[in-house]
Amino acid sequence: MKVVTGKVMSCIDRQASGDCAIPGLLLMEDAGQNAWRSFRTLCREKIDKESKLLFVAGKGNNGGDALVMARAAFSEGFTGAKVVLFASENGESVRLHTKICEGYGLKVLCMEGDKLAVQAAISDADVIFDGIAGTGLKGALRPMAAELVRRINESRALKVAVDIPSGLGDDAFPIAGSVIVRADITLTMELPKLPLFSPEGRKLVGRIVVVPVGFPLGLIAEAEAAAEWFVPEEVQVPELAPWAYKNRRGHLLVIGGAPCTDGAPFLCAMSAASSGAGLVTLMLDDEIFARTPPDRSGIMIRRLDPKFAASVDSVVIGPGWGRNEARLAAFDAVVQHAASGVIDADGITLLGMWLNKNGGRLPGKDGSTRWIVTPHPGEASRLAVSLGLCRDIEEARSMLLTRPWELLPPMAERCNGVIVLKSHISHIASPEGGYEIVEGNNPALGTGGSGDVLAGICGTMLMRGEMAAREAALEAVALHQRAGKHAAEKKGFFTAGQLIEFIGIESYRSAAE
Ligand SMILES: NC(=O)C1=CN([C@@H]2O[C@H](COP(=O)(O)OP(=O)(O)OC[C@H]3O[C@@H](n4cnc5c(N)ncnc54)[C@H](O)[C@@H]3O)[C@@H](O)[C@H]2O)[C@@H](O)CC1
Ligand SMILES: Nc1ncnc2c1ncn2[C@@H]1O[C@H](COP(=O)(O)OP(=O)(O)O)[C@@H](O)[C@H]1O
Ligand SMILES: [K+]
Repeated sequence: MKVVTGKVMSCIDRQASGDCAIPGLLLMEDAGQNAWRSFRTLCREKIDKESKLLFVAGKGNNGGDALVMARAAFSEGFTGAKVVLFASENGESVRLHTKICEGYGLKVLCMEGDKLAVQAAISDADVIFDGIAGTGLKGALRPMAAELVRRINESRALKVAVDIPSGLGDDAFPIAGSVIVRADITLTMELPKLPLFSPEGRKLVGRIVVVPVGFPLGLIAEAEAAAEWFVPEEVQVPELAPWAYKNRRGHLLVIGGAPCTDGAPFLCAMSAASSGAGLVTLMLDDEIFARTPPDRSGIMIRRLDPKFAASVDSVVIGPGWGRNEARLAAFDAVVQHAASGVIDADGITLLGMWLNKNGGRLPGKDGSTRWIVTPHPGEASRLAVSLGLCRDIEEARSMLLTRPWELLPPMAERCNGVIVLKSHISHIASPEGGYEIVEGNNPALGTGGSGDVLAGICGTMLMRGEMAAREAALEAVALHQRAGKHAAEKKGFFTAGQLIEFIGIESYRSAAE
């Protein structure tokens, strides 16, 4: 689904009411009514007519949406519903809808005049609908609004953000330390907004429900996308022909492992085989090679020889590999010989050193990259600093957690590789443009070695048909998340080794369907 910035959404709003002559109040009516209906469908079991619903409205149209919802709830028989106005001086839509709400018989409190009554209503509420500010927010919330949000966050109520949790917005202010509504559910209008999806933002948003508003379809189709958002189930892995023999499923070379960290490349290799690679060779240092038993369930094991990268379809380089000058030389040889590859873990630090030393970029083919780089936020921060994209680790980390869309595209461009920022929500940026976000939010998948498993899947996907590196990364991330869900359903928490079985099931299910 298309994701837009708040600014683009405001522009759609203006075009709808300008060029398309749709009165703003009409759109607001649909937005509020549909948001109430979506909430009712989602929470049918959680609330009844006795529930104490509190609708909090700021001065702008976000407040207007909340007031339409309040009236819809009241009309349906939720007669205990109350409204809290943030200010006594309000915009036009809030003034009008407040009058209408009063006309219907809803109790309306105002923060400016009735602070104690407002506080009591907040503590008493079962559900609080947050319409303090939406896409019209400028900077971080000012002190009065911040105080109201603090009280809402302290309450025991289910918190439902209207459009976007108040306090979260397009503007570049630090999320950490700012006061922002911590929502359980976000009812976002028409198209999801970009700030909902940063790794920090996603923690504050809860379940995302997209509410249809009824904007003209042409406006929505033409709106500039900031990203595409996927739930893992939506992403399809290309089918494999029933007659596909091992040589058609590709030969992957995994290079990694150092004394004490030799588990990582094995996990990666096993994961590659389970996600559908036809042949997997694992390349190890002499020392590890010497003490490794010859048979590892069908994985071929060789001594380190970077030139062998030319004999396979793709490589994964870096899991548990360590980093030093000798590794850098081997890295250079692999990059020169490989047709395509995945750079993970220690390989990412080596990539930063290699790019700085060579001043070049990863080799592409026919103008497209054939490389995927899979950092977690720590590795991505170090890469950003070593590429000179950020002053220091702190700046890089803050950008990656709150505005990764500003940092990952230049990083992808500088490396000439698809960057997968791994997290509870994964972001994928490509040098050819394009930005994808994949839902995660499964703590069971945050298990030691889970990233090594993902690297193996990425390697397999790079060998699958004519897929571009960007598609391969998207499909690998989605498959990893689907397998993680399936594993959690069956086992609860699990190890990376146990996850591999589910990679096999999910991969086979989607490729053979
Ligand atoms: N056509 C329409 O009217 C539609 C409006 N929609 C709603 O309208 C919202 C956008 O409305 P607006 O553009 O009026 O803006 P908002 O209502 O999102 O926010 C503006 C209000 O927040 C206050 N504010 C701004 N920065 C602040 C800060 N730093 N601290 C404290 N208060 C601050 C302003 O005083 C202003 O009253 C969307 O989020 C959405 O909820 C959508 O539902 C779609 C239809
Ligand atoms: N809460 C979570 N929800 C979904 N996926 C997660 C979560 N936490 C971590 N992950 C995934 O687990 C993997 C962890 O990778 P990484 O940090 O490299 O771990 P390791 O170094 O142990 O392999 C990433 O793919 C990440 O997206
Ligand atoms: K809001």
